[in-house]
Amino acid sequence: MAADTGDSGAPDTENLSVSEVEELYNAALADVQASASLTAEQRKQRGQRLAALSKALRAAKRKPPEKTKRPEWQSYPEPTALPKCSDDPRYVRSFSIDDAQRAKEFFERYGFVVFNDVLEPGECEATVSEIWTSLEERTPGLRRDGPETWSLLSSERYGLPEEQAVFTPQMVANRQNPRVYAALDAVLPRIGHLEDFDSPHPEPDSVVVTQDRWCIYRPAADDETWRTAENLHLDVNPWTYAGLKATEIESLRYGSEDFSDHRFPLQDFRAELTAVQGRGCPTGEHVQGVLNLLDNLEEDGGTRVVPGFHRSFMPWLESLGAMEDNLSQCGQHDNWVLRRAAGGGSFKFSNLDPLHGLSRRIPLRAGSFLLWNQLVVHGSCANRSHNFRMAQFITGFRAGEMTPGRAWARAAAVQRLCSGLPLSPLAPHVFGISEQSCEAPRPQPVTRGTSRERMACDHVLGTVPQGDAEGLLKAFEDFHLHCRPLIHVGGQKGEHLDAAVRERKPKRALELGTYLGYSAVRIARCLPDGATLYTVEEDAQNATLAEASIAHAGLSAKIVVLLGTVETLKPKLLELAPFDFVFLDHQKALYLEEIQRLEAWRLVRHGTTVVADNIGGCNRADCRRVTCGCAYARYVRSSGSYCSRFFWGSRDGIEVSSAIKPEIPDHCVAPCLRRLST
Ligand SMILES: C[S@@+](CC[C@H](N)C(=O)[O-])C[C@H]1O[C@@H](n2cnc3c(N)ncnc32)[C@H](O)[C@@H]1O
Repeated sequence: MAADTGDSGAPDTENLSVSEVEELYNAALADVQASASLTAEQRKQRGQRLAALSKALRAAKRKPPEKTKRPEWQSYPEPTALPKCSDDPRYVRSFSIDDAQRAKEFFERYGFVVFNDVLEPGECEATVSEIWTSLEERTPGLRRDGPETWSLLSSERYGLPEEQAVFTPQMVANRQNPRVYAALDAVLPRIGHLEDFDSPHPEPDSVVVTQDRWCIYRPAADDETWRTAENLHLDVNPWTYAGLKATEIESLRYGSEDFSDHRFPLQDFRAELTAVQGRGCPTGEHVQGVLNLLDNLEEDGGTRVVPGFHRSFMPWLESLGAMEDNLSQCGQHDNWVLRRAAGGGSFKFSNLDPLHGLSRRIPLRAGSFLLWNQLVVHGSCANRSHNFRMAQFITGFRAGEMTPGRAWARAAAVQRLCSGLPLSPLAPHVFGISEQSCEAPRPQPVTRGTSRERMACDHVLGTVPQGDAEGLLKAFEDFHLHCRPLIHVGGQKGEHLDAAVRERKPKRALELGTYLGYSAVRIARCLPDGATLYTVEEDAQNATLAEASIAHAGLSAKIVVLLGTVETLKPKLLELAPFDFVFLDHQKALYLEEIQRLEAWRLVRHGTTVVADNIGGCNRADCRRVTCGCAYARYVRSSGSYCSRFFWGSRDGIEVSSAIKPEIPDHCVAPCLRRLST
């Protein structure tokens, strides 16, 4: 035990454990309690000592728990120096597709391998362009060639899109690329002949590609908030993999009948990776991969792996004990399993785990394909450079792993999701579909940009009972979350929209940007009796889909869909004016011009509540600075014509502003906004 400095001085407890400080404290307490016969000075000294120890004890308890050596650390692999590429040591050794035998040896030893020149430059470029197009479609104001707009992107979700799998033309083409196929085929364990093999895939050893997504890391050299979170994990429930817990992987049906089984296909494409149960194959059953699209050096951020972990997997799992003892992160040193659908899960490592020191970043050239055994711990490092990182994830397994029920349902779902996209001769192997199998009741190819909207409405109208407005809102939200992203206002900001409508109680409301009718239904269900919402949509297809949603919600009597823009509909809108509630949700870049036009035409007057979506500027969860707003936000916040409040959603916010121009009586202004204006 550490020395203390005497009866009256503060003891030195800096290097003592909590229990040692506690012992000193208890002794000092006993001294104080037994000090009745001492002088006043002696009692004072003992009191001071007790107070100092009480403070020291509180401080010791606040210290992070001491690291104890954990049994599982014993099974971690030895630190590994990876062989470098002979002509450029910034990269690890990589292999050509023709060098499959040596690539497989490397893969078996280290648990990962890099194949070079898998995608050609043109294919990388087309994939990058497709990712930008998706981002621009879902992020109003974003331009790939406008660095000043990149702040609109988010670094949440590790740079991944919201949907669980992406079906855009080049991504689908890459999944059927012969060099991608050859790389997966080179490292996956073979199954060989299977009696009674009943499958849409030609052979048990056909390589099935999982339907995955892409990721983008922004150049984060100068802005830490653009960095994605760093992590290490396994994309499998280790106990399920080892057969210690049940898997329901063979019950997956990938929403095979137009989502009528209430499961979305994309959820099941994730579950087929995380709910794998091993067949005792030492090299693992699934291979995960990153198809790299831009040259990616150490500082550009990206994938890291723990070489050799696949060989440590079983001893490591045994040292963890029961799954039930690993269900949550109680202390900051704890690793834990996150359980997912169908008995699957992923295993997360604490940021303090020494395994981080054994992980190695794998820089990759554009067009390279990094593959790792599913049993290899992996994760990502953040970007710290001036370059983007962009990649497509592709993982694979052998068709013979699936029972017929799963295999046929899966192929049907892939066929639907790939409808209208070109199929290569490898499509029967990778997807279980071919041009011939698609010929029968194949859906008409849909024009780009509209398919997800149609799919969303088909799903909503097919699953929600007629007249159930709340159910309809929830179904759109579920589709957005689990199937394809939509650009509706969403539930979180929607609640603020509801509150603004209920507070203003408008007789006549106007919406710019109907889309599929989600916000129109939200607004209309909050309107007082006899009130009407006029909603303006310039896209004819969206307007038609919205009318169907609105009718299905039973709100056609309260909502009028107008096809056009404010400008083309001017005479009609002038007839209807004034509006006491306006929702702007068409194009953020037009908001300022639009509100000033509405003011000039007297469609917006004193007392009109104007709500605008997608406000907040930076579009980042950690940026809630209202001053970060756009020209529109600056106008409503500082022109003096409005009283304005801002509500944060998850990626951006909603602005609720009440017009307070003097010529209209003040009683029209919503009460809470009147308070704000004083
Ligand atoms: C973000 S979405 C609207 C979402 C909808 N308010 C919701 O939350 O459900 C934008 C819609 O505005 C439409 N749009 C774009 N520019 C427009 C304009 N100038 N006038 C009317 N609609 C427009 C688009 O076609 C798209 O359907």
